Amino acid sequence: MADSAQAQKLVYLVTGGCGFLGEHVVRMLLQREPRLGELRVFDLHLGPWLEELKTGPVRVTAIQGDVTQAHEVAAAVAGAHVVIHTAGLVDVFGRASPKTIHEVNVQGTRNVIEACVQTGTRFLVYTSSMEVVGPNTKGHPFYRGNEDTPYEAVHRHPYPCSKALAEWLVLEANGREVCGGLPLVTCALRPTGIYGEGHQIMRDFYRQGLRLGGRLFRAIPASVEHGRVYVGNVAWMHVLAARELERRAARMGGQVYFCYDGSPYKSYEDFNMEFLGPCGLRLVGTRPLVPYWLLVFLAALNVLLQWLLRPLLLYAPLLNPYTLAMANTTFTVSTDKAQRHFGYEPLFSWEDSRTRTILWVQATGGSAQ
Ligand SMILES: NC(=O)c1ccc[n+]([C@@H]2O[C@H](COP(=O)([O-])OP(=O)(O)OC[C@H]3O[C@@H](n4cnc5c(N)ncnc54)[C@H](O)[C@@H]3O)[C@@H](O)[C@H]2O)c1
Ligand SMILES: CC(C)[C@@H](O)CC[C@@H](C)[C@H]1CC[C@H]2[C@@H]3[C@H](O)C=C4C[C@@H](O)CC[C@]4(C)[C@H]3CC[C@]12C
Repeated sequence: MADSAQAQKLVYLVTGGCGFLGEHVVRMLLQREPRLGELRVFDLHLGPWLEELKTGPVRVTAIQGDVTQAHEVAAAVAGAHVVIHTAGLVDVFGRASPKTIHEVNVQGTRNVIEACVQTGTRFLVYTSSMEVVGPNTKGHPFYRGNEDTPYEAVHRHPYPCSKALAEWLVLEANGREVCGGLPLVTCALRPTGIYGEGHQIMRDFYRQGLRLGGRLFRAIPASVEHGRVYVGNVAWMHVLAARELERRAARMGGQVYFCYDGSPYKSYEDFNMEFLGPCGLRLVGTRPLVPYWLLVFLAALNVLLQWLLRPLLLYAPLLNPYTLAMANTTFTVSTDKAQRHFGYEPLFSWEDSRTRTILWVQATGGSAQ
């Protein structure tokens, strides 16, 4: 990709390009990547909105495919200069089996890496997650930590285990020779809890509040801080990392970067109320209204019910032992590594991120969209 931006038009591939984050990455590339000649959007489920993108100057190629199928991935990667790999099964609610989570998140990532090596694609940005680090199974807080903060990353849940292994595979692949004899350059970005337009969990909380007469009931102490990051800034970090990966290969190759911006540190529930409050909801209680032991019991009961009902229907509530532990464990990051390594600065201020998210929640009105 060494030619000048004006001379060479590049081919980008975004896996998971129709997902919550993926769609923002796709749109951000079209808006802010001048070298883009073709944008390939690879996803198991293609969104109808892709059609509107095909009228612009950049060739947008929608590819319906499965990252667990190596041949489909290889066909999509062939000829691409850059791959942004966001596709993944984001499941902490027991909807998918551990096997399926592993197949998608780990084997799917292996397939992307091998496709890059076999077809000669040299630049790979992987969407990892904060959960590669924590919270760990011991509930140790991670308070304003960075990429170098010592922390005992111990996981049992299939999702964080899969993200940790996939990230390791990506970083381990850095420097491998690809077809054509040049080295593969990889990096991994670790978003904390992403919020913004298209965040389905936020929409679920909004709908839950509407069903409860405009109220949500505090279940988590306000003192438990959760790092959150706006989806537009996460998308921008992906675009910038992909752009700078060639020029700064020696520094960025094999590195991990937390995704961060100016979003405030708050409890998960209080942070959500930054958006749900202006949409008419009220968080009842300055302290948890339910004793923790009862939440633990209800979370365990949900696991039992999910298991009993599975032959009949998928029962996958928000509350389970893993989500309760996550919600109850402080995990916040404070870092500038992405700024130091490739000049990242958030594109959207907190105020702008908040306004955009509020407008989206209001527009969905709790609808299924
Ligand atoms: N949402 C968050 O808070 C968050 C935080 C940190 C990291 N992440 C990571 O960001 C990435 C995107 O997450 P998201 O929140 O946008 O989830 P999402 O479910 O909205 O998007 C994932 C996309 O991947 C696609 N996909 C799933 N399985 C596939 C397969 N087998 N083949 C091809 N495509 C497949 C889905 O169809 C979907 O469009 C994931 O890798 C996730 O681990 C998300
Ligand atoms: C029912 C209550 C206890 C309620 O407060 C539960 C909230 C719970 C659903 C969320 C609390 C923390 C969230 C996770 C966190 O934001 C980071 C994540 C990493 C990302 O890779 C995927 C999403 C998630 C696991 C996110 C999921 C929802 C929470 C567990």
